[in-house]
Amino acid sequence: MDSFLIKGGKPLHGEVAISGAKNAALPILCASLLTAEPVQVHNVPRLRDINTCLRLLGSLGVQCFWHGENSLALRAEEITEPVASYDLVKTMRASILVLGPLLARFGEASVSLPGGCAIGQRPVDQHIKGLQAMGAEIHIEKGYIHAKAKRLKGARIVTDMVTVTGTENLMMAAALAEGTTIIENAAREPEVVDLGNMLVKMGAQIEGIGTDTLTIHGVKRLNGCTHTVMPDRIEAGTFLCAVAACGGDITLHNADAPSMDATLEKLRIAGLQIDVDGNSIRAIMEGRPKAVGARTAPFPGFATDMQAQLMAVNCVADGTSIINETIFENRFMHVQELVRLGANIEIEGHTAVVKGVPKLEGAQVMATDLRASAGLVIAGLVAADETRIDRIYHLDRGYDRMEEKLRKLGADVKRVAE
Ligand SMILES: CC(=O)N[C@H]1[C@@H](OP(=O)(O)OP(=O)(O)OC[C@H]2O[C@@H](n3ccc(=O)[nH]c3=O)[C@H](O)[C@@H]2O)O[C@H](CO)[C@@H](O)[C@@H]1O
Ligand SMILES: C=C(OP(=O)(O)O)C(=O)O
Repeated sequence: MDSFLIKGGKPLHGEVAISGAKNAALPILCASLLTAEPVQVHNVPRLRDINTCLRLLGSLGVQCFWHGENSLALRAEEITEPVASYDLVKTMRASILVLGPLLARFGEASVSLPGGCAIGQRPVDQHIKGLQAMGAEIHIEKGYIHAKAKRLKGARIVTDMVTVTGTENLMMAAALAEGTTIIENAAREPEVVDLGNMLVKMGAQIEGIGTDTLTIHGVKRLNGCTHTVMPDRIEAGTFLCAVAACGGDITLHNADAPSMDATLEKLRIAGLQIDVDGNSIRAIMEGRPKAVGARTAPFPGFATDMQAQLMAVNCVADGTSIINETIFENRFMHVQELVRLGANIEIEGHTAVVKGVPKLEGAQVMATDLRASAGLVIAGLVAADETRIDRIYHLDRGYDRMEEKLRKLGADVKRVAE
């Protein structure tokens, strides 16, 4: 298991390129199961979850080849067995995204039930409810979801809450169903839009992409396509939080500012000067950030995946902020670790009250989940001396060579074996 050693206290200067979005790439790779024709995907980030997804697709019989650094050729001409095993699902919850496509194209699927994880219980009842409404017979046995349907049928589905992968699974299933499916209360996240756009290239008939009502007229078969994954708005937001906390002047290339409005607005309030020029974002920070509160919400609200990073900025801000986590019941695991670095944070239920302190001090801390790790990296970059972050494998799940990119910005970050 690797750790990061960070010698903090330095402003950040320089330029980095943002990678493709993990949370767009994962459903997009799973969508290759919907067609027997070749699918080309560009701007795929190199990270652990993508490798897990390729292992999963490979285990189903999908041919997957890298060509060049960030492009993948996929072909699901036939599959061996429509089973997503516990071993793969337990390391990546997004494995549930094969359920809809497998069922829609091959008429059956068995997917290990994703358990909870560090941030919450994360049930998948809405995925199941939607597929049942489309006529699937589903039973759960020995920890697996077993689903069968000769051909799924269009249905009207209203999800109980906004669910990102739930919407994606149902949208993919509905693309090959017989008749029209209406998904109400659909997620509007940019990654859902990216998947929707790819499905349309494959011949799917989808109306309302980017709204909370998706109308999908099912077709008999889908074709192959070429698609470029959108830039990662969470990775870009993480670098912006880092410069807001440490000070400096950085430029992000290949970024997608329109998908980042909520984050940009918060960071502007914190005092970050942000200039957007096409796909580039320049961010300049002078002096200490100002405290800025946030309440997480589905898109276009402030993303739960940015909460830990914004909290790290608030730890060293001038003033007190209130951060409210409304999406996941246990997404404050980073708080105890930030406190070890000298932060002043109190939690009451789903609310954290962060009293900014002028400086943090390096210490040994432990990463508990993906974005918690990113929050700790930001805190480590600000802290006066050395911070050691253990269990950095959480970070590797969703950040493409983060330490290399930070070093390009002048940070002193080393990866060491634990
Ligand atoms: C791979 C991927 O894209 N992951 C993202 C996705 O996760 P994911 O798709 O798993 O998150 P959801 O949007 O489904 O979860 C939202 C809320 O709904 C609940 N829920 C969801 C489905 C369900 O069937 N039943 C249920 O109760 C969840 O427990 C959670 O409280 O969206 C989250 C919320 O933006 C992000 O933090 C994750 O980074
Ligand atoms: C929580 C996240 O991912 P996942 O849904 O894959 O756990 C995330 O990307 O922050």
